[in-house]
Amino acid sequence: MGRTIAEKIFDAHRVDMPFSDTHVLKLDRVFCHEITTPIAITDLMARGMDRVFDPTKIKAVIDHVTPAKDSKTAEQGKILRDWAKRHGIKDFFDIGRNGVCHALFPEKGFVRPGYTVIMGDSHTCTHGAFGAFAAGVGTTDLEVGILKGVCAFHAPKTIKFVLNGALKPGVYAKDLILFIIKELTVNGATNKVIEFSGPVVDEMSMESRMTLCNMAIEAGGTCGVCYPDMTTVEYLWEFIKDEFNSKEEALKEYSKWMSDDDATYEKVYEYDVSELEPMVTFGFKPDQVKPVREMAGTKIDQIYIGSCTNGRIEDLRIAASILKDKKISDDVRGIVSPATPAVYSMALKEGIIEIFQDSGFCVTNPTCGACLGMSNGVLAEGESCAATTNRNFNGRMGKGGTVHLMSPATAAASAIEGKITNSPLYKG
Ligand SMILES: CC(C)[C@H](C(=O)O)[C@@H](O)C(=O)O
Ligand code: SF4
Repeated sequence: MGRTIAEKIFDAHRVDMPFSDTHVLKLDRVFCHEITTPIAITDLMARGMDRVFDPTKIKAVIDHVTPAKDSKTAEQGKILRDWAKRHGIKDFFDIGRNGVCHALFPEKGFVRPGYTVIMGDSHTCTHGAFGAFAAGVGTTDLEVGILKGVCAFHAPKTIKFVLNGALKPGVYAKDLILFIIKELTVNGATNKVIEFSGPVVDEMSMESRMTLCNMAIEAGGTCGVCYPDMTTVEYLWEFIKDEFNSKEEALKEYSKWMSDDDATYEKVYEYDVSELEPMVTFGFKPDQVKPVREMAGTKIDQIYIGSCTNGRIEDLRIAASILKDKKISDDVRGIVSPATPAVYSMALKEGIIEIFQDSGFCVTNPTCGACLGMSNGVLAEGESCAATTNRNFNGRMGKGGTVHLMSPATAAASAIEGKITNSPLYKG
C-alpha cells in the first residue's frame, strides 16, 4: 500500500510503539529558543537531569525578544546561553548572529528532506517545506527530546492540497495560504499533516514554500509538507555538496521522501488558483479571510513587515519594489524586521534597506519582537496593524490592538496609502 511522506518518515524513524498508535520517533533535530526552552532546562535541572542527548543535533537561538528588553527576558536568554555553553551546543545564535528561528535554521542548512524536527514553538511546521516532519511541541516533549532524542506522535493523517494553474502577478504564497486556511477553518487540520503539491508549489521558491508551511498550524495542522525537488537541492547545495557527487544524485536520494501515488489521504483538495486574489484577514481568527479589495480603505496605524512567515529576502525585495521612490503615509508607522542577519546583509547590499528608510520605515534588528507583541513595535489600545505575520489573535501585537494579516506586497502598498489597499503589482 502506498505511503505519504509523513508515513515514510515515521517508518524510517520509529524506535518504539509502546501503545497502538503511539509512535516513538528518533529525532534528527531539536530546535530551541529563549521563551520555551529555559522552562524545560530549569525543570530538567531541578530533577537532576541536566543532560542533552546529542549537542550536535540541538540548535538554539535567542530570537523572540532580542536585545533583551527587561530583567525577565535577560534571564531567559541567560539560561539558554549558559545551557548551550555547558553542554557544548555549538550552534547557538546570540545577539548579532541571531535571527527568527524558522528563518535562521533553514538558512543554516539544519533541515533536510526526511528529517524529524521538534521545537517548543508552534511554527515549527515551517520546516516541512524541505520534505521534513517538523512539529511544535510542549515542555514535556521538549524535555524528553533534549534528554533522549525521541518524541512520541500519533500516526500522521494527511490532508493533501493539489494546487493547479499559476498565481497571478501580485499574488503570493501568503495569499494562497490565507485562502487555504479560510477553506479549512482554524481547526480543519487539527493533528494532521498538510501536504502542499501541484504545479503552483513546484514553481515556488523555498522561501515561498516556507510561507505556506509556516501557517499550517493556523489551520491546526501539526506540520505542512512540500515534496523535495531541485529547488530544495539548490537551496541546500552549499551544505550538502560534500555528501553527493552531483545535484542530480542529491535529488535522487531526496526523492525517496515523496508520497506514493496510491497513498491514502484523509482528504484531497484540488484547486485551480489562477484567479486567486490578494487576501487579508479581518477579525481575530486566521480563517477570517477576505479579498483585499473588500477590505480596501480600512484605516491602519502601523505596518509590520517581518516574522517567520514573511521576513525573508524575497519578501523584502517585493516590498521594496513597491516602496522605491515613495513615502509612506504620514498617518502610519512602518516597521521592517529582516528575519536574519543574512537577510539584513543582502537587503543592505541590494539597496533595500535604504529604500525602506527613505520611504519612512524603521528598520529593526532581526527579532520576533513585534510579531507577538513583546517588543520593537507593540500596538497601543485600539490601534491596528497591517502585518506580514501569521496570527491576528485579539491583542496579539499589543493589548487592545487589531492585526490584519497580508502579503508583503499588500503591506507595502497599504503603508503608502495609510489604509488597506491592493498592491500596484496586482492588476486584477
Ligand atoms: C513564544 C512561542 C511559544 C510562540 C509559539 O509557539 O508560537 C511564538 O513563537 C508565537 O508565535 O506565538
Ligand atoms: S516570528 Fe512570530 S510567529 Fe514566528 S516564531 Fe517568532 S513570534 Fe512566533
